[in-house]
Amino acid sequence: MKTHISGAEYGGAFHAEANTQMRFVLPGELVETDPFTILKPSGARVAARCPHFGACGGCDYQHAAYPEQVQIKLDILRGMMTAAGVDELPEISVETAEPWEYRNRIRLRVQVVDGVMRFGYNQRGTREFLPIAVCPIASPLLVRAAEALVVLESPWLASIAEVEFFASEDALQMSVFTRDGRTEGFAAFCEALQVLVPALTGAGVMAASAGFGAKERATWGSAGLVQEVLGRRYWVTRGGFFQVNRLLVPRMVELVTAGRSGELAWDLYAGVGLFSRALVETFENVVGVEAGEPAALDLARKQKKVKDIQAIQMETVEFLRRAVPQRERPDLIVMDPPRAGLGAEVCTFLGRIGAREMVYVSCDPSTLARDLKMLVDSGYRLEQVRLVDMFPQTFHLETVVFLSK
Ligand SMILES: C[S@@+](CC[C@H](N)C(=O)[O-])C[C@H]1O[C@@H](n2cnc3c(N)ncnc32)[C@H](O)[C@@H]1O
Repeated sequence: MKTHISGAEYGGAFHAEANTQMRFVLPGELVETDPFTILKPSGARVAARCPHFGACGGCDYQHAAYPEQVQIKLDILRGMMTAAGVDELPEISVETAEPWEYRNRIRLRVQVVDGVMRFGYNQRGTREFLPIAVCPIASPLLVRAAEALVVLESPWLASIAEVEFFASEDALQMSVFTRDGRTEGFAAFCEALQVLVPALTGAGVMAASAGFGAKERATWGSAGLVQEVLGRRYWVTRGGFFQVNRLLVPRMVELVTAGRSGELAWDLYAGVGLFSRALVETFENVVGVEAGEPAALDLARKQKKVKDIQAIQMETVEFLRRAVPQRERPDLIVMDPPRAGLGAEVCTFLGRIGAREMVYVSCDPSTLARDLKMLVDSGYRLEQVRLVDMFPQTFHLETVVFLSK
């Protein structure tokens, strides 16, 4: 059957005729579905850089030239905002950087294939193991570390189910998830890897079955590393959150904080204080609210020396429930929630607070659109919307929205 491709939707799929969806096609293309053949390719179609593209669950858009990827995301974002009833949408501007080698963190599976130890990801849409040789969206140090790991002659390799590497420009941290909870000999294993990858400064081990945020069973070296952004040094614990696109973080900090000043700023969902640390240079007082460990501890520990940042470990909704009756009214509220977004309760509190300016950093356009509808209905104006392409080659979409009241 022949079908025309008309547009894209959030999640990596594209609209074909008869209400069907297809992957790895592009708007404007004519496609034969069985067997899959592109009859009329889009002018934006390119050869994928990665040999694993398609089979690997990671990337969605390598078959599109980079400007087309950005256009696809713009159309998706605009469509989702309109569908959620967000009216008077300003023009959406775009921030991009080099679209390859940008990730500072990768999590890999480790498995024996045909008698050889390999690292890899999940195959697209399954839990099947896909051995990989390259990952062109990852910082080269991360791939070098994985290559070094699988050639180590160590009984440890048989224990490892997954490994996560997290890098700064010159340091590397490793989290190992084992099949059997093994801990003995971990230090010797890390030292052997450090010989091959001198950037390795610390590592921890936990059982693969342990849930998110589980305590490490053994550790080696330092517990985290320093990420430097615009001359500011942030301490980030191995498992702690840090923005994943190393090439766009400085621009993101500038966008959110530059040119803003006043008496009081709140940085909700503050993480390690990426924005708080910049805001404290131009605001009299800054409150950073962060629920999770270890990010909250990193924020508190490192901010102690910085005047006027008040680090609070609490859920945002709890913080607002206490702040609203006290009639606190910050000049600026920055909020950068996880994918779940703000939710109705937080939006209601923000409506009552009526901050002069708000900056909403979002990694999920569906929850963003839902929240913006509520914020606009409570009297905030949309001043600017920016697509900051933190996740090139994938469908993931980061947006920064500026609001005022
Ligand atoms: C997307 S990250 C942003 C962190 C920081 N703004 C940055 O750019 O590095 C979201 C942060 O919100 C924290 N978090 C998740 N749910 C929260 C909640 N209900 N209240 C406060 N913080 C929360 C997470 O631990 C994480 O550090």
